[in-house]
Amino acid sequence: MKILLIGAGNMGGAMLEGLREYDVTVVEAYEPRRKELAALYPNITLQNTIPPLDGYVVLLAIKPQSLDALEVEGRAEALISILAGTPLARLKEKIDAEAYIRAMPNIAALKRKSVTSVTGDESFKEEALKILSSIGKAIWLNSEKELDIATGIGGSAPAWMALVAEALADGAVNLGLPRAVSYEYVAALMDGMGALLEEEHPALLKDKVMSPGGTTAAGYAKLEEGGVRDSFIKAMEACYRRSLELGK
Ligand SMILES: NC(=O)C1=CN([C@@H]2O[C@H](COP(=O)(O)OP(=O)(O)OC[C@H]3O[C@@H](n4cnc5c(N)ncnc54)[C@H](OP(=O)(O)O)[C@@H]3O)[C@@H](O)[C@H]2O)C=CC1
Ligand SMILES: O=C(O)[C@@H]1CCC=N1
Repeated sequence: MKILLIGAGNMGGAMLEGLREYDVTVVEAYEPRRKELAALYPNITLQNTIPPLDGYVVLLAIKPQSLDALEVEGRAEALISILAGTPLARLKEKIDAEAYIRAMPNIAALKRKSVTSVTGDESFKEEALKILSSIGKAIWLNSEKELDIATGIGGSAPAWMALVAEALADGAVNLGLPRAVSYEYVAALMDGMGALLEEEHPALLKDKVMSPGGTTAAGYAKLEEGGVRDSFIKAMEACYRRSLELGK
């Protein structure tokens, strides 16, 4: 299987970490980025122009706003698009392929720990899941609507978790803990939580930590006062709405 990655910026580039298992050709418009990738992945073919798509599984990783300007010829074996919000119907108008898939990875692909939402043509389902498993966990969803919803919890949430990590560290720094040590804590914390949540319901985990009249409950009350839960619910909704707007 030959993969053609079009656009190797933040996300396409992160996906290369897993995709390099395959025969990958990368088309990247921005020259400094090509140089950076050439140093990181000396065995991968990097170029500036898009070859005819025939015989390739095309992985499209440009910004949704760049799609209008994209010019391609030929018929791809399959198209996998990671463009936020952009529906399959719009991709079909622009790119000819035997099968069409939408995927929503996340930046943890850099560590091969993405959780990637996938939907589209059943005919390419197994192959798409296999390719996308090279960058982490791949979850098949039954509709584009579900994928647009999962764009929040899958694609965008790393930025929100980074905000949480930074805010926790800021709180510790505010009380006098050194910045570098605080970041060590948040990295270990996120890692530990990931492992625990594989096996435990979040509410049960919270109950185990929160002692009656203890420190956790005191902090928890402040988080509720600040509307943290409500903010996340609203962030998820804003993300979904923005996906729909991007698709128009
Ligand atoms: N960033 C993330 O965490 C995630 C992003 N996504 C999706 O991934 C896509 C890419 O996002 P991101 O990586 O952040 O964006 P970037 O801008 O970092 O990367 C896109 C790259 O594609 C290049 N490019 C644009 N047009 C072409 C073309 N015709 N041929 C070759 N290269 C081209 C751009 O070059 P130039 O700048 O010169 O135009 C740029 O370097 C988006 O559609 C986004 O919705 C999905 C999940 C997570
Ligand atoms: O912010 C964005 O639009 C992209 C899609 C998901 C993560 N980044």
